[in-house]
This record gives sequence, structure tokens and C-alpha cells, in this order.
Amino acid sequence: MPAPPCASCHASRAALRRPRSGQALCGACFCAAFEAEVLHTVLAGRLLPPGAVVAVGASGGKDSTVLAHVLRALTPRLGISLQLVAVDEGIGGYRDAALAAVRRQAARWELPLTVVAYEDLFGGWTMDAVARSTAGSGRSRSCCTFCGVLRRRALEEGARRVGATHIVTGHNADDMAETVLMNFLRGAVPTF
Ligand SMILES: Nc1ncnc2c1ncn2[C@@H]1O[C@H](COP(=O)(O)OP(=O)(O)OP(=O)(O)O)[C@@H](O)[C@H]1O
Repeated sequence: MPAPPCASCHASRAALRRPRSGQALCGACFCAAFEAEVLHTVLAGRLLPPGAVVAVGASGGKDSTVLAHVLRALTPRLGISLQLVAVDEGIGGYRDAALAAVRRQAARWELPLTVVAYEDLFGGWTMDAVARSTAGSGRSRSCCTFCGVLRRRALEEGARRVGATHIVTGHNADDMAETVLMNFLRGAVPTF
């Protein structure tokens, strides 16, 4: 069955159906609607005032890539400036490729990039070293816990180095749902 026409421009075929509204949109109209919603959210919530220096936590993944891309498009209307901050956790075979992606993005977008490495910040400790030291101690599952805490610290340090007034990350509803589910699985639920 052919895709329906775009509900916004009526000229192109729809590429997707928006989950909440059910609206079928083509790629160009979806991107325009998404950018307008982000702009409205930022302005209505006064999240990023004019003049803000915004550090974008850039992991090289899709969420922070979309975040940086959209904020860059909105920069003239918001009157903010952007800085990319990437954290190198020192996870061999994983973060190297992601950091290379962030470097390519920074070059394409002509945005300044600052990389903060755990190894430099935490006296030679990388996540690989943390994993080795916790392996066999029955605490190896807590690697993510260590990494989350250290990453927040590293992002703050990166933001401090570039003089940022705000930090933004690509956390979204999926991440929140994942956190809630993981807390349930660990038995970390509120007791009344
Ligand atoms: N190494 C990193 N350097 C800088 N920011 C990071 C890093 N890892 C995560 N972040 C920030 O935290 C957000 C959530 O990270 P998470 O690990 O949950 O990845 P994700 O939800 O898959 O997002 P993404 O697709 O951007 O990687 C990212 O969108 C990014 O803004």
C-alpha cells in the first residue's frame, strides 16, 4: 500500500507517522515540526537564555547528535553559542570509534570540541582499569554505576573549561523508562 500524502505539505508522501498525534509527515515536514517544538520548549521553559554558552554532551550516538544538530540550527534564533564536550571514558574498542564520529561532527558543523579523558582527570584511572579492578570481586556489575558518576564529573569539568553556563545532554523518555525499570529489577523501589 503506498504511503499516505504528508498531512502538512500535501505534496510529498509521508515517511513516518508521529506516535502521539498520529500525524503522517514527510521527512522535511517532520524535521521542521521537530525543530519548532524544540524551539517552543526552550523558549517557553526559559531553558537557554540569550547569551548562554551551552556545552553539549557529545557521545557520538544518535541522541546527542540530533541534539547538537537541532540546537545548532536554532542557535541564531536563541542567541546562544555551542561547545561540544566529549568524555573519553577509556573503554578500549568502544569509545575510540564514537570519539572519531564526534570529531567528524565538530569539523562538519564548525563547532569547538573539548575532550575530557578519565585517565587525565582521575589520576590515570580509565574505565577499563576500573573494570579490571572490580572483576572477580563480585562488584563487576557496578561498572555502570562508577561510569555514570565519573561521566557527570567529567562533563562538568569540560563545561567549566569552556566557560559554559549550561550543559545539555541527549537523555530522553526512553532513558527515563530504562532507569525506572532497572531500579525495579534491582529492587530499588520506594516503600510507603
Ligand atoms: N562519552 C560521553 N561524552 C559526552 N556526553 C556523553 C557521553 N556519554 C553520554 N553522554 C551524554 O549523555 C546522554 C545519554 O547518554 P547514554 O549513554 O544514555 O546514551 P544514549 O541514550 O544512547 O545517547 P546517545 O545516542 O547520544 O549516545 C547522551 O545523549 C550524551 O548527551
